[in-house]
Amino acid sequence: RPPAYPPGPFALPFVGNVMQILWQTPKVALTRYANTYGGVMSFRVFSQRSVLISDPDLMRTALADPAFSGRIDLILFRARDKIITGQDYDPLGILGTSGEAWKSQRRFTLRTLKDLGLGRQTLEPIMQSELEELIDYFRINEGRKTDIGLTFNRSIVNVIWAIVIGKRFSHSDTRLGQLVDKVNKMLQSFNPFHPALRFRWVKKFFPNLDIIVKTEGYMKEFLYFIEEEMAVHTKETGGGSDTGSYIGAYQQCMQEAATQGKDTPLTMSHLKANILELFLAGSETTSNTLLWGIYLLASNPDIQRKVQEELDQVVGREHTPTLQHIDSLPYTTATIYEVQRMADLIPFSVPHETTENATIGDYNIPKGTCVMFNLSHGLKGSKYWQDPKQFSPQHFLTDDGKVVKPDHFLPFGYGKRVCLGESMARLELFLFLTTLVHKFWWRLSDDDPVMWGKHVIFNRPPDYIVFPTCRRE
Ligand code: HEM
Repeated sequence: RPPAYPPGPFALPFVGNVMQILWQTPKVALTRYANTYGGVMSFRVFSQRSVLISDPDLMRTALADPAFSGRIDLILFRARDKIITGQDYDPLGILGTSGEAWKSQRRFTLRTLKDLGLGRQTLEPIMQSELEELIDYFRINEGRKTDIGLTFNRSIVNVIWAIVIGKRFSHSDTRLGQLVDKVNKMLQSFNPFHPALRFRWVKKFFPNLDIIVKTEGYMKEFLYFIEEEMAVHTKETGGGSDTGSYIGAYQQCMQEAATQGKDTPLTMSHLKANILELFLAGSETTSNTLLWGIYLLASNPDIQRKVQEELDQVVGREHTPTLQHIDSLPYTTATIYEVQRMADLIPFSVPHETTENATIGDYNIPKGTCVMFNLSHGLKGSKYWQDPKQFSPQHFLTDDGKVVKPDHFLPFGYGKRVCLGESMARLELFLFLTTLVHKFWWRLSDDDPVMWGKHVIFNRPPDYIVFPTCRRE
């Protein structure tokens, strides 16, 4: 142990604490570690030093510190990069890179999403088109048992597609179904705690391991899909670059740099990796939060009714919610925050790595340590909420009905690597949830059991069946 290193359990030679973590599931094991060893503790995954930060103040301090902004080497991303470039080590994209490569792709993507108007004006009509199809679908299913498992994925994947390539698929287009299926399968098989997706030597010794073959297979299929669609896009735009899409803006900057003979960090390989990551990071997260939202509101009819009353009063029964209403609906806003708190979607965020020797509180954290952030602790800890297990929008309301967002509520992370799609996701959650609750009454089926599954990185909602009923104007 290095001096002033955080406390932690005894680690076995070679494997470290990995058996405990995989045996109990990462969520159970890490929650137990945090409860036993406190706000900053350490453990080992094989030979890799790992630290878990649970104290929300220390979490914010570390997340704001550039020394904590690296990413651990995720084998899955390296496999993808090799498929794209044919090279063994050339890290691509945003989610799995550190240092300059990460900074340049993140900066470009953030700026472009902003320039494309993904504040509000451009995103709103894209979302409204998706909502029209969704509303038609639920109207057709009015009063019937409906499994909405992958319904939201289609809309959310389509929103990302519209931003990336500047057009949308109709919900009946089989290519949209294929895209949803590929993103879904890829994420289902992704487990950053599994040694096969963490350490290169596992693949060397066991190249045919099911998890490796499946994950890489899904990754390949998804990349081919992106390449094919990019080729169609280039043909349709005549090889020139349109500025109405992420691909267009990226290619335009590449062309400008080439014309001016300037070096640029923007390359076709990074572009492909970035697109894949926008889907990977942006679709299941938002779709699953919507699924949680409908589940929690259908399970809590009093809260659903209160949201509808506020919407009827502010928006009017004959109108549809728009992003203009976002600041005038405190109860609804508090309900959406509460959905995110209860969902606790990515309990331990995405693992970081220290890029230099660092300190947190009284502890030293050496360079190259994997650092995990216990977002779940701030969302569910009994120290921070009156009744953490209870779904209650009051958690985010003052006595006089104003919205409050406590510092320990960090569903999107915080600081240098805070979720790149946070503002987009917030607008999506607002518009989709308000419109769906304004237009329909949601009731859980009494005859079909709610089925909870076991999940590794995402806290998915249970499988459930609902009855949507139209609310007449
Ligand atoms: C409810 C929806 C969402 C939640 C809860 C969520 C949450 C998160 C979290 C916790 C992280 C990790 C932060 C860290 O490493 O410290 C993250 C990263 C990221 N998210 Fe999101 N996210 C959501 C939606 C989106 C959307 C819509 C997009 C884009 C289309 C997106 C793109 C990304 C990217 C690219 C990263 C990696 C950032 C980096 O490594 O610098 N996310 N997100």
